[in-house]
Amino acid sequence: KGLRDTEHQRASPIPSQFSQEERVTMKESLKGAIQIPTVSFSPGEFNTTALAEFGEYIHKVFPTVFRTSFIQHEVVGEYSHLFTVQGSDPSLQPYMLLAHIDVVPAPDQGWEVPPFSGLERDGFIYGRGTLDNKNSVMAILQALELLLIRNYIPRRSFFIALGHDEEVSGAHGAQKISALLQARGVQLAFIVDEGSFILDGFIPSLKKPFAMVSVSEKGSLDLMLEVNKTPGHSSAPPKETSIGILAAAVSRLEQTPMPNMFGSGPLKMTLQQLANEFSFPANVIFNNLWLFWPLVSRLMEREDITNALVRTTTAVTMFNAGIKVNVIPPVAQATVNFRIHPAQTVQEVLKLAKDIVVDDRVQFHVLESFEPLPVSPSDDQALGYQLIRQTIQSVFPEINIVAPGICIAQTDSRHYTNLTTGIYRFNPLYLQPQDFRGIHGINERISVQAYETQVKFIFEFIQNADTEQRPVSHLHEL
Ligand SMILES: CCCCCCCC/C=C\CCCCCCCC(=O)N[C@@H](Cc1ccc(O)cc1)C(=O)O
Ligand SMILES: [Zn+2]
Ligand SMILES: [Zn+2]
Repeated sequence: KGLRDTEHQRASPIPSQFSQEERVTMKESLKGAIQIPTVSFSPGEFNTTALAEFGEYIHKVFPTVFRTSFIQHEVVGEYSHLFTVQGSDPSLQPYMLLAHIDVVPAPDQGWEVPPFSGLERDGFIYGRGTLDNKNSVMAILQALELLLIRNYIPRRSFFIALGHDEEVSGAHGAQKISALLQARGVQLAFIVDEGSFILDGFIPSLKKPFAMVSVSEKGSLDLMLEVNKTPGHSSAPPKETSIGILAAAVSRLEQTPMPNMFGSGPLKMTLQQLANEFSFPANVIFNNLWLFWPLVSRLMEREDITNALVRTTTAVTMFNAGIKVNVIPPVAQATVNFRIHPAQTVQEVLKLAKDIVVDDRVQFHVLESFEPLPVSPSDDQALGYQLIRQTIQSVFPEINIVAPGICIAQTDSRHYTNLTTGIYRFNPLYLQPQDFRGIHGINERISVQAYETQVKFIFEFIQNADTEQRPVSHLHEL
């Protein structure tokens, strides 16, 4: 299994070893990036001063990237960045590395150190964006900078796209870059983006970490529910106000989970590959899902994260109503964020939601929707997947299992489906449940060692991608 070397393979890869001085520089560069508060607040509302400063910052810390003749740099949508790295062999189809510069807001409360301080404590760099996703922005450019310093010339062309509004949907960054590349007739062999990790401790009976490369991602439906009633004096209230009617409707939605879709989608592949990693009797159960699927599907529902893998989730995220204590509220509005399982569609979820609410006093307004993404190939012929696998095996030799999976959130990669069928979401970092809580939460942090390893991974990955795409098929192995 894996990638077959060819006679044209680079004779000796550049070793992924960095001097003490380089290691200090790379961590200081990440800290500097965290200190620039590139916050996205809402669609179209960003900290533009910080985004502009970030553009200048990457020029300063990665000078070789910007002065290399075979690298073209373009600013797209004012603050996003597109790098075109021209390889020496035009017969090899290019690929693309994605990351995003923007971060979600981070109020100071609850943080051990201020969220935009980039302070180092006990071997960890703290701050908003250390995992989502300035680590990737900086590690990609850092790995390229280090390769260029070592006189590396790629054979396979590649793009680096750094969006500036992923956290508010990517309309001004990723969507524009995608349209630009499409207009240029670019087709990509594959894309690598954020969205999954080496997962440690997410499945209770699985003791060893495993690498999950997400080959699909959930869709979404933002649905606003609205109830209108005639306002009046609160001293003679109607039996139900707009608030009461709406509260009952959203409560029904919360109390009636969408159907469990266990068995459809990439999760089955994930569990089948993990089956032998469980100890007895879980290994027997996971090796015989045809028999035990009702049990496994119920077990998956128990925890929030694994529940998100088996169904479309329902999150009531906003509720606005009422104008004064003694006024019957004229209007009540609630927004529900559904994350759609790959085996369902936006229309199906909308119908299910209406069937659950069954109250014609409640109006439904679709604010935004996105279908789940198609499943990218993860077979022996899938170049992107096999390159990720090969690089994991080299950089993390202790990891036995690399399995395809599903991303429960959404990523900028969803805007690039016109350019490739191979979209892989993987960050080469260990992630434990408590780290997951730091993403969009408090005390987001990355260890210095993990960041160095991420740079090493990308440093090796870029070189591995220079292979003349010859993933080994089963037939050849016979
Ligand atoms: C059997 C295996 C167990 C698997 C356990 C899975 C653990 C979860 C691991 C990783 C997930 C981390 C995902 C990080 C990427 C986050 C990306 C993100 O936050 N995207 C936003 C994008 C967005 C969407 C809609 C909007 O209106 C604005 C932004 C998101 O909210 O999805
Ligand atoms: Zn992100
Ligand atoms: Zn995020």
